Amino acid sequence: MALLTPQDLEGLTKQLEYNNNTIKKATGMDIADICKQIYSTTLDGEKVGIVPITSGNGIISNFSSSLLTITEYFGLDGDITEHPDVTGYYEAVSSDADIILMADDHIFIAHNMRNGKIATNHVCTGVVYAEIASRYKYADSKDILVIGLGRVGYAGAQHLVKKDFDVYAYDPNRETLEKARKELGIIPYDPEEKHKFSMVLEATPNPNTISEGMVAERCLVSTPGIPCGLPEDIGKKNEIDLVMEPLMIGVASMIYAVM
Ligand SMILES: NC(=O)C1=CN([C@@H]2O[C@H](COP(=O)(O)OP(=O)(O)OC[C@H]3O[C@@H](n4cnc5c(N)ncnc54)[C@H](O)[C@@H]3O)[C@@H](O)[C@H]2O)C=CC1
Ligand SMILES: NCCC[C@@H](N)C(=O)NCCCC[C@H](N)C(=O)O
Repeated sequence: MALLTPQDLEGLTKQLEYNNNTIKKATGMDIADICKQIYSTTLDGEKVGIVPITSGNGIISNFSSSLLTITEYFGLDGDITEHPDVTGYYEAVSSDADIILMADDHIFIAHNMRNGKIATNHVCTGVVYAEIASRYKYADSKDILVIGLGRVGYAGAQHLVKKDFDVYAYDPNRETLEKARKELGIIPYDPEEKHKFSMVLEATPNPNTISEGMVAERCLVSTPGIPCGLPEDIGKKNEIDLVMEPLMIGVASMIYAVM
């Protein structure tokens, strides 16, 4: 799995503000409203313990501080533990954290110590970016395209199927595509088709995954994928609203998911 780099996390608050404005313009709602709608939950200044984890590739220098920025942006009482790993977890629980945030190289979780709920970043990211795409005010139909059916894209496609959208999906991994067709009932999309979409969810670790034949004149591209899958020239040529940032929207979704 592709890991975040410190460079990905630079200027996070600016990225969040910019994306929140785009989301408000494109859907009429902000990130907090969208998360409340998805999970029917609200926040109330909860205490969040952020535990750095040294396993695998180890600590990403600005990952925990980025999580702190996010918790504060949503009015929560965030705190990074002095120690990492088990000692840090013990510290967070002993200081009465309501929610614990911690990530190794494979799974990033939010765990609510009060109600026992637990959520993963990849599922919550897929769900929230899918929800954003699905609320596009200028959508021309209920057709929506999902590019990439991995851990994030599969969760997003599943959420869209549950919301009764006509979910088309593409993934070069034939097995992955067939599994999603069988389990979710998605419609396999052929990139050679001339079927243009006004709502696109892109969740791949590759650039230039979105081609001109996929996007309608006016389109919302909602993509957690790093790097961005939308080529610059297509973004300029069409009237495309682009929602893309490396961490914050997914973390907001995790927190609302465990309330
Ligand atoms: N912005 C955020 O908050 C978050 C971003 N991510 C990023 O989202 C991306 C996806 O993450 P995962 O689902 O965990 O990865 P994954 O590796 O589980 O899935 C990626 C999928 O994309 C497919 N793919 C690759 N090239 C493609 C193409 N050209 N067209 C269509 N499908 C293609 C692969 O076959 C694979 O099934 C990664 O870049 C990851 O870093 C992940 C979590 C949160
Ligand atoms: N957008 C969220 C996606 C996260 C995931 N692609 C990742 O980089 N995970 C590694 C996080 C490692 C954190 C590290 N253990 C620390 O605690 O600093």
